[in-house]
Amino acid sequence: SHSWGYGAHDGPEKWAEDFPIANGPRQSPIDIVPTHAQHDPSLKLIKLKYDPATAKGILNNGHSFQVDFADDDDSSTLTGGPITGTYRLRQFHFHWGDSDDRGSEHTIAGTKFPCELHLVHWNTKYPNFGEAASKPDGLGVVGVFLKIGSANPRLQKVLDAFDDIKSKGKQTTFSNFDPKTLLPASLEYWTYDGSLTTPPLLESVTWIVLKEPISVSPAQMATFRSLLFTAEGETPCCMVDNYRPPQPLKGRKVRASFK
Ligand SMILES: Oc1ccc(S)c(O)c1
Ligand SMILES: [Zn+2]
Repeated sequence: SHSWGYGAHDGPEKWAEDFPIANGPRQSPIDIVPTHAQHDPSLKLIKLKYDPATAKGILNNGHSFQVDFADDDDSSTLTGGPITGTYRLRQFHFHWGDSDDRGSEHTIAGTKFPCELHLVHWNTKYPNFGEAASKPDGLGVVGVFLKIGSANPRLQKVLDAFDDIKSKGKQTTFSNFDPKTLLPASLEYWTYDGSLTTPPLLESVTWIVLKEPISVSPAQMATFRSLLFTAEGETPCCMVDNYRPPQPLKGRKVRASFK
C-alpha cells in the first residue's frame, strides 16, 4: 500500500518507486532565484476572497495538519494573478523543520525558512477537487514563507486547536476562521508551473509563492513540532521535517509579479 513519509526508508528519495512522476518535468518545490525570475507586467494582482464561515475542520493526516473548507460554492476563492477563471479554496496546510534552519519547501536563492504555508485551491472548470487535481491547470496553490520573529496571534488561533489532533487520523471542528489573516501585507509573488509536493506529486499546480514572509515565534514553531506523525497507541514520532527538498527546474521559467 502507498505508505510514504519523510523518513530514511519512506522519504522523498524513495517516492519515485511508487510515484514515478517524482522524476517528472514539472515537479515542486523549486529553488526560486530572484535574479533569474523575469518580471511579467501582464501578471495581474492575485485576489483572495475568503468567507470565514467556510472553515470546517482541522485534521492530522499523518504528513501534516490541514484546515478543510466547504467548497460547494464560490464563497472562498482565488482569482486573478497568473490564473484564469475561479479556483475554490479546499484546504490549507504547512510544512516545517525540526529546527529553525530548515522546513520550507521552496527556497529563495538557497535560503530555507523554518516553515511554509500552502493554501490549496481547485479550478471550478472541473467538477470537483479530485478531478481538478489530475489536470495541468487544475490547482492553484499560494505558498507563504514563515520566518522567525514575534509571535503571530492570527496563526495562534490555528495552533490552539492542536490539543485535539496530536496524532495521525485525529480531527476536530474548526470554524469561523479567515485564512486571509495569515497573509502578509504584500501580495507580490513569483509564479511557475509545478506539482503537489507530496505523493501523488500530481503535476497540476500553478504555484503562486509570496515574496513577503509572515512571522512565527520559536515557541510557536515548538507547537508545530509537538504534533505526531504516528497514530494513538503507536510509538510516538514527532511531526518534523515534513518537507520535500527543491527539485530540478528542467527548463521552466519563473515569473515575478514585481520589478
Ligand atoms: O492538495 C494538495 C496536497 C498537498 C500539497 S503540498 C499541495 O500543494 C496540494
Ligand atoms: Zn504542501
